[in-house]
Amino acid sequence: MFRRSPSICPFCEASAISKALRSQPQQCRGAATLQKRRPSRMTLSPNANVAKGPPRSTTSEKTVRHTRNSPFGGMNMTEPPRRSADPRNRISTAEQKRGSRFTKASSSSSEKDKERKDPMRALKMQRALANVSYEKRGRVKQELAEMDSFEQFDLLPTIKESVVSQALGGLIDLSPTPIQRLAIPALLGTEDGRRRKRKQADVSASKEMQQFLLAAETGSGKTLAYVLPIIDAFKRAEKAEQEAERILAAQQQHNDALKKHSQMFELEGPSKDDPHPSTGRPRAIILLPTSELVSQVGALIKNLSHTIKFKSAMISANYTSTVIRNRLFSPGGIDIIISTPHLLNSITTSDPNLLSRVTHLVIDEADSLLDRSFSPLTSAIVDRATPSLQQLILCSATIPRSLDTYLTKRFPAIHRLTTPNLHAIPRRVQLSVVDIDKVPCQGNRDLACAQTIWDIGKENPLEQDEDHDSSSSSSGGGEKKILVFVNEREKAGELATYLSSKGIDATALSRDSDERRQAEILAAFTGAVLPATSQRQQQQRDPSPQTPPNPSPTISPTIRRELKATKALITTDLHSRGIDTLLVKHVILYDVPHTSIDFIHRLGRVGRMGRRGRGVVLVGGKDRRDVVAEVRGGMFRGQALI
Ligand SMILES: Nc1ncnc2c1ncn2[C@@H]1O[C@H](COP(=O)(O)OP(=O)(O)OP(=O)(O)O)[C@@H](O)[C@H]1O
Repeated sequence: MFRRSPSICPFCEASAISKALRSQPQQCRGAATLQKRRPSRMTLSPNANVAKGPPRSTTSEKTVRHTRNSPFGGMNMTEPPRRSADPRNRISTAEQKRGSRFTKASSSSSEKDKERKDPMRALKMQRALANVSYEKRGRVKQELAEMDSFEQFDLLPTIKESVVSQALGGLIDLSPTPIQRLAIPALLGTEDGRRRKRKQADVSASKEMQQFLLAAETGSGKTLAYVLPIIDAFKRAEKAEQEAERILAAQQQHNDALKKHSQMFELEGPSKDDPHPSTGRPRAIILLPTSELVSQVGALIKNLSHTIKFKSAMISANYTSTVIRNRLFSPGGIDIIISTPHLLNSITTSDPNLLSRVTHLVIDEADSLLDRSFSPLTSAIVDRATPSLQQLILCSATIPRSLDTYLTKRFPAIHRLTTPNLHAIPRRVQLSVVDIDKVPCQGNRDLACAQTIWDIGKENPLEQDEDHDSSSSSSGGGEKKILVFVNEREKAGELATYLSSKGIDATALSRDSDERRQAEILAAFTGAVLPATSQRQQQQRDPSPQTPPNPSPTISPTIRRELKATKALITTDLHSRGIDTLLVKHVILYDVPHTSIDFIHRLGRVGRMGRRGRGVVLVGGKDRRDVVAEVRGGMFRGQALI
């Protein structure tokens, strides 16, 4: 139903979700506007590639550039600065924010020309993302082409075997993803995947902390890209330590034999009952912003630990303080801790010794964990761990300009590993637009959302599974899973109630939701298998698991029909990051996201690891249609957003 057809314009196509909207194609104002604006397909914008340098200009234009004294001086001065130099086009900041100017169709032909030349004109006004030049992207692409097997990496044999059996559920024909090809050799310190550039001992000896930023598109396997080299590093370190201990023990035994009769009072060596030296002193720490992500990454690492043999512990607000203490100070020792910054910061404030042996620290979802709200906590942990730290690894699907600036100041030597498709939403994800102002919704966004969910739910399952994606249909029990993103968390519960009144199985998930239930609700959308123990704990804590987490939606007595085999989860930006929603094929953007960063993360919940996905954005009179059109255009061209 969403498939693009040459005879249907993108707006009509989107409106096809609603039969009523589809019946009035002649009224499609969006289509008319888009037709005027849309650049010729399959051509990359010359302006997007700053590596090519500024376009050739006339003498007068040059004069404007050289004399211009603005914050944009010397930057990518293409259309926006020139346009603002024209008094007729000058707009106030307030106007820019309101976007009123951009909701109107362009009037002059020169404006149309500019739009044609610059398909990301509206997004340029926001400029949320850091620029990665197309020259660099091209260079990285060439470098990665030759690496197509995990065998090529200088990982321990047991780790390579565990990738298939433990991490990727026995997938066949496995090949590393671009970020894995890029990051694994870099973190291992190998040149070409075979030869170790520096011997492990040299790396341990050098006190200088290495810093890396791993940035790659959503759902591209960033977690394994950092997890495998870290495990490799501490397994090698462990082996070296064991060897040193063995030599020491042999010496001790020899000395003991010599002194046996001469010394009556000698200090005893370590007893078998002494705790393991790594008790409460892990080698690696992984920080994630939410408990759900702690569970997700913790489950992957736990799987790997069964065959590679190491100790991991996930700690988050989901666990009681006794459980957390037992995990951290287990007499058997601990190698990796997976935690949220809040919890780890509070523990290490009272017990800084916990970080005394950490050699690897990962800040996953770095754009969140280094933003204003998280940064003080995250930075405090980095500072405390720095004395022993060998590698600091930051990981993110987006590099916002704020993060870019922060890294330049705080970690100027950071090694940036960015993939060729960073900031691009995969072309296998289709984005449709529903105009909520049209009949029958007439401005009622809730109704448009309900209508869209009904249309998806009623869609032919064969058509939906046209990409033969077995994981999404089989493991999901044939049920369609839809994620709905709202901008305000208060709206999540309200919308869930409304959708339930329309016969839709809808649940709201936000910061206000009961923490203990979140993992269970999300598991239905990720396909994650919850550990048996936590289910038991759950039942002990909550004797009535059937009780919904949110105030029960009031089901209207007028319901006549219910949408079968379809589940909707209403959430905010909180769950747009990192959650591996493999069972989800549809994302509805109830509100137009504030920035291109939000577009990337929210739409990134579908189309993961080569799968197809569909997004539907609800657009009303006050929304930035131009931004939506530009995001769609960028997706169509496979171009990075800005
Ligand atoms: N080489 C691979 N081949 C096939 N599947 C893989 C490979 N590496 C990872 N995966 C799978 O891809 C999915 C997404 O991986 P992951 O969650 O690490 O993505 P991500 O890049 O961190 O995404 P996000 O930016 O949304 O956090 C997971 O289900 C993982 O098992």
